[in-house]
Amino acid sequence: MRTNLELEEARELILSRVHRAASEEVALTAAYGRVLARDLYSPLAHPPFDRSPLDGYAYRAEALSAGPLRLKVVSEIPAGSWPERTILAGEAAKIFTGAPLPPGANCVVRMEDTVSEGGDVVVKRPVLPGANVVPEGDELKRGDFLLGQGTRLSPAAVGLLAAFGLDRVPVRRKPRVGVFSSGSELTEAGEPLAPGKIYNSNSFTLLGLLLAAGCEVVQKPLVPDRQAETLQALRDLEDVDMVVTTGGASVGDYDLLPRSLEAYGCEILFWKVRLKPGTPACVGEKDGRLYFSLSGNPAAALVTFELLVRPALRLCAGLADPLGRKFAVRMAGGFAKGGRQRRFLRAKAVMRESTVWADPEGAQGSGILKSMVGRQLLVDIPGGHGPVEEGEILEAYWMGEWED
Ligand SMILES: Nc1nc2c(c(=O)[nH]1)N[C@H]1C(S)=C(S)[C@@H](COP(=O)(O)OP(=O)(O)OC[C@H]3O[C@@H](n4cnc5c(N)ncnc54)[C@H](O)[C@@H]3O)O[C@H]1N2
Ligand code: MOO
Repeated sequence: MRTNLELEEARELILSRVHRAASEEVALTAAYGRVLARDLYSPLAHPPFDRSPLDGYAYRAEALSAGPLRLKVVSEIPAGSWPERTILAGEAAKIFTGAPLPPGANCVVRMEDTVSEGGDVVVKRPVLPGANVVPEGDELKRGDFLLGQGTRLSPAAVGLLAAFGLDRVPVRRKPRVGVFSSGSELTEAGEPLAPGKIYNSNSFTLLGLLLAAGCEVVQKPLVPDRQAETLQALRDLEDVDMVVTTGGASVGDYDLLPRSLEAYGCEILFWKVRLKPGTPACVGEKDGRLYFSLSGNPAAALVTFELLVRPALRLCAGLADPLGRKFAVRMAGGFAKGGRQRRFLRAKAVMRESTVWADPEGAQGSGILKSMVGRQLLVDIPGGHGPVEEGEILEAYWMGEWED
């Protein structure tokens, strides 16, 4: 079994085994946050006709006229109507924002620069030919590239698809992820706490992370530290793309996940990664499904979710770019315990002096969840780095989903 991998090696192995979710068609209203499954091209020109961006008068300008112009108003064109009447020299159409330009007209003067006099309009400040006309296809011509596969559909992207008349969209199926927490010490919130027990938090953290990442989650009840129940929980999760568990990942007699995954028939891709917190993470594969056994320590589970599980989810979801964004940060505080092991410090992103500062305030123990709350960064401290000084520049990952 491969063990003690570098994070980058571990990720490469994981990503080489991920299957992209199949595609399906959904209605636009169900498309928010979903990932496009294929490239889309514009089925029409937008706008579909030359239109006025102003309320005013459309007329035919030959060249810029020096003084005021008197024109005869021969028609009125509200938005949504279709003008048939050609505008000849010396004529104008009263036109409204969003309305099609009438044939013959080549410019629009805004209402404020005109005076209406009986059936005429006096244009106080004449405009050049072409002024205030949004040409047909100004945004996109028919057949132009609209959006690429792998795009997460933001509200603006869904609006764009609607603007092109697309009412159904090809998207990837949401990754379906099975989750359970393992540990005989665990009790669910709301139940009385017996001696030696603690409340389960990991299932809730994971559920939130997975939902926010656009997954469908199949949550199983707590599993005690017994192999029979662990195997049963794995068998109950065969209709998913991936399984994420926490607890029982380490070397103790009651740490049953790696050996249960093996007994279940998984190929173990690796066990243990050279990072802290979350060293004992184990990843297996069976029948195209990936199994992530993460440490039970709440902060360790969250950190390894970000570093190992999220890239796999992103690839499965069909996103163009699975790996996290790493960038330079300046440390707003020090960290005394720089050790032999590579470590990820959770830190708060603070914008100061046009720079992202990373504030690692709060205890960094792998069992401490409080210092993950309101934190956006995982600062990468290389193995053997020694104590981190305030003001030092290091690299960090942004936690959570990101879109370019
Ligand atoms: N002899 C060694 N002991 C340990 C090693 C080692 O290398 N040699 N590694 C340590 C490291 S590092 C970690 S991390 C932990 C990971 O252990 P497990 O993945 O087996 O996790 P558990 O022992 O099940 O739990 C650890 C800790 O977290 C609490 N926990 C578990 N599940 C939950 C949950 N769902 N919600 C809240 N808290 C949870 C659990 O009660 C433990 O306190 O192993 C070290 N040991
Ligand atoms: O790898 Mo563990 O999460 O540090 O204690």
